[in-house]
Amino acid sequence: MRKRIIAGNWKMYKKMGEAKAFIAEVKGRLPITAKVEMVICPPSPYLSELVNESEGTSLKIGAQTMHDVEEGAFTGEVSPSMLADMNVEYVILGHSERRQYFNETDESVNKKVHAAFAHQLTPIVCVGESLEEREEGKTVERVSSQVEKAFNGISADQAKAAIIAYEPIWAIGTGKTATSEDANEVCKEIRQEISKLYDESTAAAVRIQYGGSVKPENIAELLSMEHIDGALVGGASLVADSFLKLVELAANE
Ligand SMILES: O=C(CO)COP(=O)(O)O
Repeated sequence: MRKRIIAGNWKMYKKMGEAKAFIAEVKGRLPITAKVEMVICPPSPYLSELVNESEGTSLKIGAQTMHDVEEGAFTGEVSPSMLADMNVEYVILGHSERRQYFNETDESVNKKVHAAFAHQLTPIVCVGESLEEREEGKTVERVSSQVEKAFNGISADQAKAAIIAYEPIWAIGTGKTATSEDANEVCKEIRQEISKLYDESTAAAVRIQYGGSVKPENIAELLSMEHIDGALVGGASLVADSFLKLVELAANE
């Protein structure tokens, strides 16, 4: 049985006070369960503070992106060793917004996956097709190729510890969710790709999240699907009550 993982991607939202208030509000109300990992990925200026604020709770903190090298003249960037130094445990890599607005490519994502493992960070590797690709029937081809490139040179043991987030671009922030059957079908193809790249036991271990307009009203149905092990949540993770509802439902379903 794969452990579920609900991760909130706060994107570029909240001020420090609001971020701290969120942690204070969920602290003590998180379900006590070994069934679900709970992660919040705040904007990078709040990482260190939120790691401290959530200490002693089951809530883990992740970053939304990082550079792939230790240090250097890369103005504005955050390095993997800085994240590790702050006791950040997860990092989202290759989110479609990073690919679209910040020129991330399958190759740069691959370098970052290597860097994450080199610093004991758990990567949440995002893949997903555009509406155009879906309409042209290219979803599986696109997503499988993103997975293959992201995992290039990654060992089976590392792949087992990785998390893949399937986020169809057309479902992000639009209120349109893929049907749970469609989402499950693509997650199944992703698992098959991992099996092709590695073996069945690696494919059985890797955790796959669905992302795109996930909310308390649709999470149970998504999580009831065989190949969906959790969710990467944007908007609905910004409100403490709704994040709590999501993790409770994941713990109870
Ligand atoms: O991009 C997402 C999470 O990474 C999804 O965002 P929404 O849940 O707001 O659609």
